[in-house]
Amino acid sequence: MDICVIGAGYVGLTSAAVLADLGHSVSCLDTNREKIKSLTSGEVPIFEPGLEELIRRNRSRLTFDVPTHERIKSAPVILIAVGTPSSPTGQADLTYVSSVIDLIAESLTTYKTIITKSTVPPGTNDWIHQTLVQKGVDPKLFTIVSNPEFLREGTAIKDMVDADKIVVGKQKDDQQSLAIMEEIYQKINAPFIVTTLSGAEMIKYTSNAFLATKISFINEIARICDQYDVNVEDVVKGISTDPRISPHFLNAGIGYGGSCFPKDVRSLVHSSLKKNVKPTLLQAVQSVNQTQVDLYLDKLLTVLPDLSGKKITVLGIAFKPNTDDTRYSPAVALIQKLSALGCIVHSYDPQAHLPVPQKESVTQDRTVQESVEDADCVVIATEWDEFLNLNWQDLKKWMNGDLILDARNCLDPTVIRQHGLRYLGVAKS
Ligand SMILES: NC(=O)c1ccc[n+]([C@@H]2O[C@H](COP(=O)([O-])OP(=O)(O)OC[C@H]3O[C@@H](n4cnc5c(N)ncnc54)[C@H](O)[C@@H]3O)[C@@H](O)[C@H]2O)c1
Ligand SMILES: O=c1ccn([C@@H]2O[C@H](COP(=O)(O)OP(=O)(O)O[C@H]3O[C@H](CO)[C@@H](O)[C@H](O)[C@H]3O)[C@@H](O)[C@H]2O)c(=O)[nH]1
Repeated sequence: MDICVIGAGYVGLTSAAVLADLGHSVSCLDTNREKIKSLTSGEVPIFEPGLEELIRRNRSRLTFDVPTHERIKSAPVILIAVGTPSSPTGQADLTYVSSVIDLIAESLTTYKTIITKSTVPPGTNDWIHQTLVQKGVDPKLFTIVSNPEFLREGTAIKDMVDADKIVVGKQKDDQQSLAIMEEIYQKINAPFIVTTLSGAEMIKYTSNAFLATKISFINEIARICDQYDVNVEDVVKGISTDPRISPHFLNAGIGYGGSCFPKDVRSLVHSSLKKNVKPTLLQAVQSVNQTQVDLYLDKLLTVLPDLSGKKITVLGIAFKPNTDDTRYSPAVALIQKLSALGCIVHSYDPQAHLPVPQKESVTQDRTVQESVEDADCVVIATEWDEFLNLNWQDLKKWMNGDLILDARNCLDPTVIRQHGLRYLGVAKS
């Protein structure tokens, strides 16, 4: 099948590569000319494990281009995967989706299945339908399908190929698109969850909101555990044998970040308020998460009360391991706060780059050794394997001080102490 994927970001590029690998002929379009240039020359502009190889392997079925009417016209299936960032009010900014719809409206001459993979608020796909009709497009020429994506950065390909479900939201009178969706995903062994357009939109937001709730829940429990000298990991171990709870997404730490949870919870809160439903729980989830970085800073201040002039090394810049994405990264927020407190901040990440303008007090180094040299404290802000497997003996030698702040609850305090270092964590000692 010929598929046109619009947007070559984490989702668009992964979708394009996976769909090509499933045997489809895919053109992947992006307005970012630099991105298209590097993709055309064989380079992958983001770090996502396995993606470069998957694209290389399927190069004969993949083309990259800027959006054009011709490209849209030539594919019977259009898959929208552009960004839907947060606007200042928390509402999802649909500017990019809107400009794609404008382009599609100008290019619709033969029947198209228009699939929205971008995460959009409830009602958006109905709005897309109405917009196309208002722009004079014959409703017989297209069908809108909502097909939200559930991949995680760092494991994007596996998540898409081994999906636990394929959510398909369709219009009531739509008799055609389910068969098309089944053909697209024929080789993926996952159950189809078929619902309405808004039903699919809500499934996506509910999934992210629930996972974010689990994280804020355990982070709040960790705050209580910390006061009673209880190890939160023991608590998680104790509750997670119950299959109703499960052990997943209960890692306490510096909080959730990334391009999805913060913006999608905000957007759901906005959608809720718009309909006069008070999102009490979702607001609490946000409130816990927004104060996690300060919680760890306060913890640090209990041991180093005067941070001014201290060299603090933050290991990890990305919002989680195995990605170069720094959007809403708690590590970046921590770096900014430490810098504002007058610390000399050094940081290192195996893939990510500091998005903040390099101030004199913030340096990104090229190796762990360079970064921790003479540090008074080392903070683990992203649990990359490289940091879990550090040689603590060497680290102790390189540092000036002896303090390790485990902001991801990912280290073994006994091992840290065995090497003559001090371990600091929340609900872990
Ligand atoms: N990143 C994830 O893990 C993830 C997972 C599931 C769903 N989502 C959702 O998928 C969508 C895309 O997310 P992402 O992380 O891939 O975003 P991204 O920012 O990495 O990529 C978006 C791409 O769209 C391009 N673009 C913008 N306007 C365009 C236009 N008019 N025509 C063509 N290209 C255009 C941008 O240049 C950019 O390359 C969002 O709605 C997001 O919420 C993301
Ligand atoms: O127990 C946990 C699990 C995660 N996190 C943090 O939560 C954030 C998000 O992590 P993760 O969900 O692994 O990454 P994403 O790539 O943002 O994926 C989420 O967001 C995507 C975009 O919508 C969805 O498709 C995925 O299903 C959903 O997991 C990161 O900062 C993690 O460090 C924790 O603090 N504790």
